[in-house]
Amino acid sequence: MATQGQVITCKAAVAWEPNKPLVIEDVQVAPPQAGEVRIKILYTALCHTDAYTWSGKDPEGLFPCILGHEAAGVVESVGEGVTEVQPGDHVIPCYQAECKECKFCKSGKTNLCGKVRSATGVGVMMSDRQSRFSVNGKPIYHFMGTSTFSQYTVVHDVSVAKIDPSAPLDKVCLLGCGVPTGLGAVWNTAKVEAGSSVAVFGLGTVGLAVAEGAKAAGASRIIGVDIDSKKFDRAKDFGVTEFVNPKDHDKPIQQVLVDMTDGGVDYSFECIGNVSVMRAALECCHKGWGTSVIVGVAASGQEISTRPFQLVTGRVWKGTAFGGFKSRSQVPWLVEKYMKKVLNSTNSFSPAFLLFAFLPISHGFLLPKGSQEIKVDEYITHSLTLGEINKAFDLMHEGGCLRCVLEVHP
Ligand SMILES: NC(=O)c1ccc[n+]([C@@H]2O[C@H](COP(=O)([O-])OP(=O)(O)OC[C@H]3O[C@@H](n4cnc5c(N)ncnc54)[C@H](O)[C@@H]3O)[C@@H](O)[C@H]2O)c1
Ligand SMILES: N[C@@H](CCC(=O)N[C@@H](CSCO)C(=O)NCC(=O)O)C(=O)O
Ligand SMILES: [Zn+2]
Ligand SMILES: [Zn+2]
Repeated sequence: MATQGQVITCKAAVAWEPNKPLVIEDVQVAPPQAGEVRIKILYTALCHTDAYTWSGKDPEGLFPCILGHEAAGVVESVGEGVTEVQPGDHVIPCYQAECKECKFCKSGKTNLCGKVRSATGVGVMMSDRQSRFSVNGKPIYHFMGTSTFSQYTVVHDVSVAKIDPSAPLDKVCLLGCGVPTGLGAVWNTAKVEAGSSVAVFGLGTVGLAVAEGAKAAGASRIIGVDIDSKKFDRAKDFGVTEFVNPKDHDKPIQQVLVDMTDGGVDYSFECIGNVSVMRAALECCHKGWGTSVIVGVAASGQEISTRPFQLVTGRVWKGTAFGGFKSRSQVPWLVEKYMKKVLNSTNSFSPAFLLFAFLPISHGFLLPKGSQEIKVDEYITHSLTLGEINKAFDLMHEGGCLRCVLEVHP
C-alpha cells in the first residue's frame, strides 16, 4: 500500500471550540502504532452524543477534537502485532472496545471493556498517550476512541469489528451506535419477555430501536411517549402501539402511564437524556417488578433522584451502554441480521436462511422469536457529504430527522 507507514493528509471536520461550527481542515493522520488500526472512513452518521459533546456539556469533552462514532470503512493499514484485521477488511469502529482479556470482558456480566477506556476518555491513544491527529503540527484530540468525522482515523485494534464485505457501508454504519443501543437495551439489559408492557420515552432513533426490539421480543403493549406528536405516525412502523404526549395531560406523565396500565408498565426506557424524565420512567413502572433502563446521556452536573421507596417496593433502575452488546463479537452478527433482511427482500427463500436461523445459538445467546431481522435503512432520513456536516447537525434538531449519513469521500 502506498500510504502504509506514511502520514496521510486528508479532510476532517474539526471541532475547535464547543458550539462553534465545525471546520473542514486538512488534517495529518499519523500511521498506526503497535496495536492500532488506520481506517479509511467511507460513511459516518451523526448521533446525539456527538452534539452533546460538541455543546460543551460533556465532562469528558476536549477541544479541539474530531467527533463522530457511528461509521463504517475499510482498513488502510495496521500497526505491529495487529492480527485480527488486515488492509482491505471492511470494519465498523466501536467506541465500546472489547479486548476479551480484561476483568470486564472476562466477567460475563458486562459489555464494558477496561483495556483502553482511560485513553479514549482523554482523547489520546493508549500506547504513548498522544494523538495521531494534527493540523499544522497542533495536536487534535480523538473522541470516544473513534473520531469518524475524518476521511482517515486511527483506533485501537480492540475497537474494530470486522464485518461482511458485501454489507453496504452507507447503511451498516448505523450499527456503530444508535440502533444496537436501542435493540440491546431491550434484549440484553432489560431482557423483555413476551407479553410485557413497555413504555419508551423519546421516539428518536434510539427510542424507535427500543420499540423495534420490544416488538421482536413479543411485548403486548409498546407505549411511545414524546413531546412532539409528529413523531407518532412514523413510530407505528417500528412497533409502537399507543402514544402519549405529556403536554396533553395535567397529571404527571408517570401517573398517566400508571393509570393506563393497571398499576404501571413492566419495562420502561428513557431515550432522551433528561433527568426528570428518567425519574418519571422509573416511577411509571409496576410495583414489585417494573424495570426502568436509562439509555439517554445527561449533561455534566445533572443527577437523578427518586424516593428510595420506589426501589424498596421492587422497581429496578438500570442503565445501558451500547445496549449491552459486546462490540467486536456482536456487531458483525448484527450486520448479518441486517443482511438477512436485505437477502429476504430480494429472495423469497434463501439457503442463507438456515444459517441465520442458527446464528443466535452459535453466538452464545438466544434472541426473541421474530427478531431474526433488523431494520437499518428505515432510520436513515437524510444523506449529505462530510463538507455539509454543519447542515447535518442543524437537521438533527428538526423533528423529521432520525439519522443523517455523511459520504466522507464524495
Ligand atoms: N447509552 C448509550 O449507549 C447511548 C447510545 C446512543 C445514544 N444515546 C443517547 O440516547 C439519547 C437519545 O438519542 P437519539 O439519537 O434517539 O435522540 P433524539 O433527539 O433523536 O430523540 C429524542 C426524542 O426525545 C423527545 N423528547 C425530548 N424531550 C422530551 C420530553 N421531555 N419528554 C418526552 N420526549 C421528549 C424528542 O422529541 C425526540 O423525539 C441521547 O441522549 C443520546 O445521547 C445513548
Ligand atoms: N463522556 C460522557 C459519557 C457519555 C456516555 O455515557 N456514553 C455512552 C455512549 S453514548 C453513545 O452515543 C457510553 O457508552 N458510556 C460508557 C462509557 O463511556 O464507557 C459523559 O461523561 O457524560
Ligand atoms: Zn451514539
Ligand atoms: Zn476488555
